[in-house]
Amino acid sequence: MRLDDVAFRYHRRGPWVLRDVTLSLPAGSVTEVTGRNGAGKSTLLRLVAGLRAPRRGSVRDRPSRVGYAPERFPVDQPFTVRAYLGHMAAIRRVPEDVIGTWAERLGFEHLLDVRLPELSKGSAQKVGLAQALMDDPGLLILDEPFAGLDAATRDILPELIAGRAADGATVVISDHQRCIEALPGIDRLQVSGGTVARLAPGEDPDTPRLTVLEVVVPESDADTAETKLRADGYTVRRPGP
Ligand SMILES: Nc1ncnc2c1ncn2[C@@H]1O[C@H](COP(=O)(O)OP(=O)(O)OP(=O)(O)O)[C@@H](O)[C@H]1O
Repeated sequence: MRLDDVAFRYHRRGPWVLRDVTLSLPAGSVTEVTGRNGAGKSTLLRLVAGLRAPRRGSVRDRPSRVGYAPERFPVDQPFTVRAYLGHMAAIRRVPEDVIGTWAERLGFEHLLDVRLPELSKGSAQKVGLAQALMDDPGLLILDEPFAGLDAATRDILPELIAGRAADGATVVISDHQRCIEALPGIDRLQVSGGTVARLAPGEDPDTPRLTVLEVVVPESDADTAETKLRADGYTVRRPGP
């Protein structure tokens, strides 16, 4: 799927959250979205999922089956886990036995008859993941899926994600905790200053890129200038005689 020149703001006169976003998200790829708090990661994921429409630009070729797990699973619904997932399975026309399969895989079988508002944060997160994954979506979007998960589930999630991509799905994930960074072949995007940039493999968004600047000073000031620059944390190389 593609985003072309997408711009978005929540309110007509509000600040632009994202601008000039042009991206391709190929089938079979896993894309990690990074960026500081409030940068616009969740907003980008909502646009990709189709939960928000761009104010400008276009989103094309979105797969028809979309699985989306929000950052915070909305637990304020008066259903048991079984009833909620049963409802989601019916909407998506998948057999009800997928509920048991996912409950077992994600380790929440013992919670199927618990009401959603009574779930812990991590267990609610698992239910959110189960509903996103249950019909093998062609587009899987997970917003901070690792937050609050126990170690056992954290360990199997990268495998599940890689499995969806291997089946040809497009997978987009925001992941503060950098749990999927190690997946081979992952694409990485950084949201910053309202725009989205692709990160080179191995590039650390928290480490600024370096450049070389030549500074010309009178020879008699060279030692003072070097001392000042070093004191400011810059690396100084003096040419040989
Ligand atoms: N429903 C909303 N209505 C108005 N503004 C919103 C709404 N949701 C988010 N915003 C604003 O949009 C900007 C981007 O928020 P967003 O949640 O996309 O960031 P984020 O990168 O996912 O942050 P975090 O890492 O904290 O989850 C922020 O300034 C936020 O206040």
